[in-house]
Amino acid sequence: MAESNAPGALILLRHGESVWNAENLFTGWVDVPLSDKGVAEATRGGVLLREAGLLPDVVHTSLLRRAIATANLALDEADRHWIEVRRDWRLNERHYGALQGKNKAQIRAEYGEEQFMTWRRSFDTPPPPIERGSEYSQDADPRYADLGDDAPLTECLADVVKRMLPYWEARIVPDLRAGRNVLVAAHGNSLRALVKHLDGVSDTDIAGLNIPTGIPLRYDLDEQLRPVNVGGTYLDPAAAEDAIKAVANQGR
Ligand SMILES: O=C(O)[C@@H](CO)OP(=O)(O)O
Repeated sequence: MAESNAPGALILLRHGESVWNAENLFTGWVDVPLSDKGVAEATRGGVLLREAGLLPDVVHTSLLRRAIATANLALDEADRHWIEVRRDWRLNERHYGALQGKNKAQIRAEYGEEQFMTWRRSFDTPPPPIERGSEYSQDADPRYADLGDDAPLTECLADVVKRMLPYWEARIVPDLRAGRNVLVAAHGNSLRALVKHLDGVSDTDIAGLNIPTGIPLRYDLDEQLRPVNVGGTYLDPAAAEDAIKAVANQGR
């Protein structure tokens, strides 16, 4: 652990491919498992951490099993399965409202490219809210029982930024300031929200930013917690480039 005032390294890790990523379904807060490919990606994420000598001291995850399993697999591979764990709904994927469980290609065919991309990537337009009690809603889920009015029925990225930042400030920043290397195992859109904050990406430009599954993204931060390496550094840049294109092209 660092002894100076320098913050620890921040490592962002989107979960490995889930079974619904593989089926091209909007997922959001639906708690689906990793696919076999996702398990392999998460394990490889751990190999990359180990090979880079980038060893987390603490891990923060969402409450969803695809992020939790990814963290466990990667940390086990890096021999860091024993580190402190913190979990919070504020790191969950964006709630995808009434689109949860729907096929991306079908939604694109039905509503057209513009509406599809507005729902997927605009900063401030949420999809229609999910109906309470419907198949893919979380309103009876005990892990969210204490959220009360904070429990979303849909979210746009602006909503995710708003609910994620208090957790960043209150829980993740103190770990970084203590000199710990922090692994955040989370989701495409909760990590996009964090990257937007870290890199100061505009509301418009964030639409073009996609995060690949299972490839650790390292940020080195200065004492004001501004990135020294703006945009971060993927531990496998060539694989990240291909995987980013695949995420951008989902639904086509
Ligand atoms: O379905 C979802 O929850 C997310 C992440 O898989 O999809 P998208 O990349 O379309 O925002």
